[in-house]
Order: sequence, then C-alpha cells, then structure tokens
Amino acid sequence: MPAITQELPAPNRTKPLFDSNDVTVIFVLGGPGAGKGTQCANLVRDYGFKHLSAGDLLRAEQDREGSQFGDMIKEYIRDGKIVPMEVTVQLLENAMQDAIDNEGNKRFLIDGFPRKMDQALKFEEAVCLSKFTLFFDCPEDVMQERLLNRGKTSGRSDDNAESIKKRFKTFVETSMPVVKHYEKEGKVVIVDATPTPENVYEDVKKKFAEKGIEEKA
Ligand SMILES: Nc1ncnc2c1ncn2[C@@H]1O[C@H](COP(=O)(O)OP(=O)(O)OP(=O)(O)O)[C@@H](O)[C@H]1O
Ligand SMILES: O=c1ccn([C@@H]2O[C@H](COP(=O)(O)O)[C@@H](O)[C@H]2O)c(=O)[nH]1
Repeated sequence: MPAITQELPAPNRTKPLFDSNDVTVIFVLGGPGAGKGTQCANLVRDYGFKHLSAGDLLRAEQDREGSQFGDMIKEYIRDGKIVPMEVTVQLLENAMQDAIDNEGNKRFLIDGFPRKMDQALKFEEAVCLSKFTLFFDCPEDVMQERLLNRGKTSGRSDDNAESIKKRFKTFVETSMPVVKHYEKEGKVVIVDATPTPENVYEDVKKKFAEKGIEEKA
C-alpha cells in the first residue's frame, strides 16, 4: 500500500492531476456497515475496477512504521471523526498513481470517501472529477446489527457500540451533506442496501447498466 511520501498538503494545482475523460472515479458512500466494501468486491470481480477504501488506506498509514500521522489517525478512527483531508487526499492520490503506473488500471471505486465537504472539493480540484456517487441507503438499526456482528471477528477498533454511535453521528452531520451536494448536481445513484448482498448487487448492476458501465468481457 503506498504511503505518504510527499509533503503535505497536496499541491495547489490549477487543474486536477488526472483528466476525468481518461480516469474514471466513482465515489462509494453509505453509512458505516451499509455494505460498501462487500459490494465493491463484487464490482472489482465483474467490472475490473480498482477498489480504494479510504479507511483501509488510513489504517495502513496508521500501522506504517515511522508514520508521523499514525497516532493521530488512530485517535480519529476510534472516535469516528474525519481525519484532516490533506492526509486522506494525499493517500488516495498516491494509491491512484500507483495503480495507474503498476497495473495500468484507470477505473477507481473510491470507497468511504468523500466523508466531508472539504475532502470532496479538494479531491475534485486537485486529483480528479468524479463520474458519480454510488450511495448505499440503509437504516441505522440494520447497520448497527451488521457492525456489531462484524466486530466479533474484524479486530477493528471502531466496531464497538461506543465508536459506532460516534460514527453514526459523524455520518449524519458531516457525510450526508456531501451526498446532498452531489444529489443537487444530479450525480448520485441510490441503492437500497437492506436486502441480501446478492439482491443489493443485482440492483447495483442494473443501475451501472443504466449509466452505460459494462461488465468486463
Ligand atoms: N446486504 C447485506 N445483508 C447482510 N449483511 C451484509 C450485507 N452487506 C454486507 N453485510 C455484512 O455487514 C458487515 C458490513 O459490511 P461491509 O464491511 O461491506 O460494510 P461497509 O459499508 O464497507 O462498512 P464500513 O463503512 O464500516 O467499512 C459485514 O460483516 C458484511 O458481511
Ligand atoms: O475519508 C475518510 C474515510 C475514513 N476516515 C476514518 O476512517 C474510519 C473508518 O472508515 P471506514 O470507511 O469505515 O473503513 C472512519 O470512521 C473515519 O474515522 C476518515 O477520517 N476519512
């Protein structure tokens, strides 16, 4: 996993690093435990996307020996708060560059990002414009049950009742405004995340087809 190797903050550019006619970015949002990662795995298998989870990148940076951000990221994740955007945007930019250089893959699912308006604006200004946002809609009681269940084996520091409560608050107060922002731009595809994983995926595929996104041969 590429770490932060450049100085922060991400450079001020007059245009995004990647041209959205050449590089496809789909943001994947939804509350904690809505099933974003589960559905991204299906999309990677069938469509050949590169899956970049902002949470995974932050956890890898947190665990990287010598990271100057490790302790800060640990605290933010445990408290369900959003890590300062410069860190996350730089990690995503590095991971995209790495995938383009080493795998030649220019189609990205960016999972669990942007979670805050400043991230959305910075990423689209400095890195790449998004094609649309795939939003998994799920009630809190369903998400809570899934997370507590996942917490039995995930080993994640935030899959416990106290952190989950904080993550839900952050989601409603900080992340939903991002979804509303893209909805106003007509750039949100909403999927009901409550059915079985298989049925949720059927809906995702239907909606991707409507967007002209085809499965790999
Ligand atoms: N449609 C579904 N029905 C029941 N369980 C599901 C469904 N989708 C995912 N799960 C389970 O719920 C848990 C959370 O799913 P997943 O990790 O994909 O969510 P997420 O949105 O990526 O979560 P987070 O934002 O916390 O990373 C997992 O244990 C997963 O197996
Ligand atoms: O853009 C982001 C994405 C995530 N975080 C922090 O990571 C945790 C876990 O994220 P998951 O997507 O559930 O893996 C999240 O609660 C935030 O604390 C972030 O700061 N910025």
